[in-house]
Amino acid sequence: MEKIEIKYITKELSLVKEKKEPSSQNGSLEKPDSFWPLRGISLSLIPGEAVGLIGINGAGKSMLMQILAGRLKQTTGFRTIDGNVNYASSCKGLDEKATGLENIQRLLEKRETDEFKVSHLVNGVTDFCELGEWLRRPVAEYSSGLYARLSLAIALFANPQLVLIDSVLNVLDIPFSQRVNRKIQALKDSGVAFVIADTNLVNIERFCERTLWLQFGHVQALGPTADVMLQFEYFQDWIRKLTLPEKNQYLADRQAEQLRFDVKKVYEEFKVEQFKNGFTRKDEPKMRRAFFKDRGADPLAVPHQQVSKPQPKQSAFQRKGWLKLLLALVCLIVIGFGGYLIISGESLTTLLPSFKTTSTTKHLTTSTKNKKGKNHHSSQAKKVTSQAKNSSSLSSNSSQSSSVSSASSSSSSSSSSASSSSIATQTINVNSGDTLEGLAQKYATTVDIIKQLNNISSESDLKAGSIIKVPK
Ligand SMILES: Nc1ncnc2c1ncn2[C@@H]1O[C@H](COP(=O)(O)OP(=O)(O)OP(=O)(O)O)[C@@H](O)[C@H]1O
Repeated sequence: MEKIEIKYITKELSLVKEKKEPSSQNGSLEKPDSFWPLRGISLSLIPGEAVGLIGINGAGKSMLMQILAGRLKQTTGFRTIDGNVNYASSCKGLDEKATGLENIQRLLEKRETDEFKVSHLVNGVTDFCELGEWLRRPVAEYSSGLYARLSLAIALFANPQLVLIDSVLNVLDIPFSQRVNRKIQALKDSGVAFVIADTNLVNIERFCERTLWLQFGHVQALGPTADVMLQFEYFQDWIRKLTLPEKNQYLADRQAEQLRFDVKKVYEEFKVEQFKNGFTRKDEPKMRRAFFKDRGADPLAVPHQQVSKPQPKQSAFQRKGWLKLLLALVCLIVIGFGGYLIISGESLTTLLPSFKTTSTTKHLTTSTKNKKGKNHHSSQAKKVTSQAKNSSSLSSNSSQSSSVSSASSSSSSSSSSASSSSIATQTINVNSGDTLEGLAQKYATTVDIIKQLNNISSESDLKAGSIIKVPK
């Protein structure tokens, strides 16, 4: 969607110096040498919308229109309008030395490059304005009504995106007004936007969805036309009832405000908006230049200048958070698994079938030596840890040894006995109620080793009163 927007518009004008102006040397206050007919105007329109511009004489309507048209440069602020802006007035904008027809041709050639389309538009304008032979006369000879007809006809036909109608409608005769009204409505329906300034409020009420009431160069009200009109009528009633001295005092006070206006206030508003959109103090020289010097398109309205809002810095914890979480998870699994083995008293040898006998037997011997006076559970836990540590080196000795656990399940009996025969043993009496599991725990060994040492295959072979071998 094409943009139609002005923001923070001000205009400063130099005052003509009076001849007998009191100097600051004789004690009187120095007078400002400029005044501000416009003081911070912002307005945006959507396609097909019409906005009315109202205000008492000298409020700044015409000046604002000329800034919108790009005919006058604002002192501060931005004008962002992407398409054609056509300006219609009853006294400005046409070349007065040229004829009506020459004005039509020149202005349409600026808008359209195709010759055929230009001649088509020229015919449209000449038919619409019905100026007859006046079209061959210099515009300088036109009445304000004839001037308004020509200016308005060109503005409505020259491919506009925005049409500015500056106090034109109130000077037209009724038959021409009716044709103009129909044309304006048709253009609005096709998406053309309008700003209409007029002293006849009926003309504004007819077309404008919103109205801006300009009062001594600032926005007194901007909103739905009916609401703003009501406020404006109250004001007009109020001022009509003032006595002449009261009225003069009121006008003098308002004009004094225009003389002593501080443009920095408008700049501060602009800065607040910039900061809200991610600019920082570092950008201030750029902001100042855009606002006071360049005065082109609003920096925030230009898509490629969209400001990337500063991202909050990620802390080192946030950056490495996922890694820490993963490590914590791995630790928890290891601890939990170890804990489970300790509690269940299960040997890692049953879980790691590739453990080799040589290393395991060495370990078992050491364990057995240390078993006296020690808690069996802690002994088992040490075994598990130690076996886990040795698991990788154990696997490399596979040619010389076989796994204790696999010996019980898959290896030949000769290799099993060879393994178990290398364990230092002692003999014990089996008591009533003894189980393989219980004996394995008591002598810090495994059920499988006891089975191998005694050549038994199940619990039922363990008879009370019999003598069996267990590791020392
Ligand atoms: N060329 C100029 N030099 C000095 N002051 C100017 C000039 N043009 C306009 N002004 C002043 O700027 C202010 C705004 O004028 P502007 O013509 O925009 O008012 P307006 O609202 O269109 O008034 P009106 O309804 O009488 O046409 C007025 O105070 C006017 O005196």
